[in-house]
Amino acid sequence: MQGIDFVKGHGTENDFVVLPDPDGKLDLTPARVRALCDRNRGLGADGVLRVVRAGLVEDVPSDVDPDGWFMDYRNADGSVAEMCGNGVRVFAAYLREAGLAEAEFVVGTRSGPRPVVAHEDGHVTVHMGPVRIFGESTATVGGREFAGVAVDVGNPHLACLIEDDPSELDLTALDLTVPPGHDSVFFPHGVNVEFARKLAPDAIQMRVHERGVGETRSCGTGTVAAVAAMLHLAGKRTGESTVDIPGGRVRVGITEDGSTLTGPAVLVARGRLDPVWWSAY
Ligand SMILES: N[C@@H](CCC[C@H](N)C(=O)O)C(=O)O
Repeated sequence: MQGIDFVKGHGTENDFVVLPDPDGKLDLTPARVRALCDRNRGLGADGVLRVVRAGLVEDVPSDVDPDGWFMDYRNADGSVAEMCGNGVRVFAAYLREAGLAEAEFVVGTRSGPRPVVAHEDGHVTVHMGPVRIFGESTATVGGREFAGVAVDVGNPHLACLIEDDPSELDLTALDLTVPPGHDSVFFPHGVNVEFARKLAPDAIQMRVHERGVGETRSCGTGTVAAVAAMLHLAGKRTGESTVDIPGGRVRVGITEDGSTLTGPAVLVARGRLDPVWWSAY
């Protein structure tokens, strides 16, 4: 066995190991995902993006083209998630760089087809699909309860907006080294939790604790959820905002029937996994 090619990349410092697997031959077990993402015994990443033809994957939504590229996304803990906004941008950058896609194409995901536009400046716009507000709930951090809006961006989010109390404005003080408490009946499959505050009418700042990962430097679907929640609380259905996360800045647009996410996608390194290391997991 020759080893397995990989690419390492990030989108606003939400980092991924990209595994090209056009013929669907890789046996990507949860143990291998955990090892790859481990920052000591593996390459280190928030998640893995397997690049495979959609027709070779089970349980792909019926509206995804079987001949198109499919982003098989896994969280660092080995779990499967429906969608990853930063991941789609990195996935698109990989396909462009490999000469496998035009500047505009569609990425298949477990949440459905996601059209992308790769811009000359290295940014990528992803059409993130419809955003659905499905109620309100709370998150608990360090014994304090935060009200949040439940948002479905293909994956589940609880976006907590901290606006009114100046003593709560310091997002950096929140301890996200442990998962925020949440209502596991309301979110039976777990939840990504965002904490955001408004900087200006069209600018917010955000931190996130991701299901299956922990605190990350950015979460694309989370930024969309936070902007949708901010608009919802202001009684609006559409709008645009920048979102500053620890790893950089993205721009989010919410329309009547969809949403967009624009931000950078960076390919950092290419290499080959040692087959002995791979087979040990
Ligand atoms: N980082 C991602 C979201 C990845 C999936 C998430 N952790 C989940 O389990 O739903 C993004 O950029 O959207």
